[in-house]
Amino acid sequence: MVVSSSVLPINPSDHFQELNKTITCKQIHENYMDSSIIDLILLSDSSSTQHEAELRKLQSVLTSWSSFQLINHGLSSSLLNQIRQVGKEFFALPLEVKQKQSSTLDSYEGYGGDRVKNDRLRLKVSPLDQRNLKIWPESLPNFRETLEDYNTEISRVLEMILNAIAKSLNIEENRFFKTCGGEEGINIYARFNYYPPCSSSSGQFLSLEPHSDGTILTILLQDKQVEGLQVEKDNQWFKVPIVPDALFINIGDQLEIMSNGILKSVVHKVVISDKENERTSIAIGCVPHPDKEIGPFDEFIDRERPQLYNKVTNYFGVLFHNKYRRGERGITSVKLNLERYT
Ligand SMILES: O=C(O)CCC(=O)C(=O)O
Ligand SMILES: [Fe+2]
Repeated sequence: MVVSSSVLPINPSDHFQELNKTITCKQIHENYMDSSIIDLILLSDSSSTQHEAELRKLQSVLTSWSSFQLINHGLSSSLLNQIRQVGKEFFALPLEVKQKQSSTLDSYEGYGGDRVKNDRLRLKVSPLDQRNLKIWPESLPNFRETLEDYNTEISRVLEMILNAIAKSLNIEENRFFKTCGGEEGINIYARFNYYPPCSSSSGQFLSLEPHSDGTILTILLQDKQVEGLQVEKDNQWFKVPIVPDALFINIGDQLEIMSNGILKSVVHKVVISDKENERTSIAIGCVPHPDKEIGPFDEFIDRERPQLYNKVTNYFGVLFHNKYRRGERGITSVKLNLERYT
């Protein structure tokens, strides 16, 4: 079923017409990315004999792909199915009901779509007292409870992953988590995505333009059946396979900044070729508290590797979105001009 949608506050064709000025990828590559499966139990259990090896694997996968498939994360299949289900139920609502959740130009939250390419609903889920419950769909009985449960589980996973990444980079375990505001301070946004089946005669449709996320990292639950996500590596595109019940984790711009470029945010896009089935996904964007200053950690700066990024505050709310609206990458405005290192 194809769902009609509201008018996007920003014209999508303007939105991305300059995109290729900053995001270029020379070759279409139909290969899948390597199996980069990371096991959260092994990562977090330091008494396991495989713990060190899993940390090394994490480091290597992050260096090559800036993203990975997380298994053994502790979220039950039934919770994953429920969150997918409430997302699908939302997009199936009549347009005028969805529009009650409409996003406005001055707000990142709400419902928006561009009729042809994709629909999305963005909601701030954490901190709890900043939920804008007025725009949480109220006609769907399980929506709120399911998103709350999902958020609780995702927050747990977020802390564990950030700690494991810190450990894999040989810095204090809770360094990223604490710097970004910790449990009370880190902001969590849910973005429900809907992609209609491909109606293009070319057999493929670019449904979400290439971008990197302005987050620390993003935790994505892919559709169970319909693939479409692709990541860029070495100027080529690679398809992201569907790994049942895995969460796909990708590095966002703010981890690139904090790691002084040792980690890189990944450019990704969605290409739909399925002509019959819609695709949905749920992306959880994890963002530092807007008052926290984010900059390259001292641990990653030395004579060989000088500071490569400016310090920023509220990067997600201001710099990233100003650039994103114009189809450009926010990270370019934070990079210091030291070309040979970046
Ligand atoms: O739908 C997907 O697979 C990717 C979504 C995405 O990149 C995003 O919401 O930022
Ligand atoms: Fe994204």
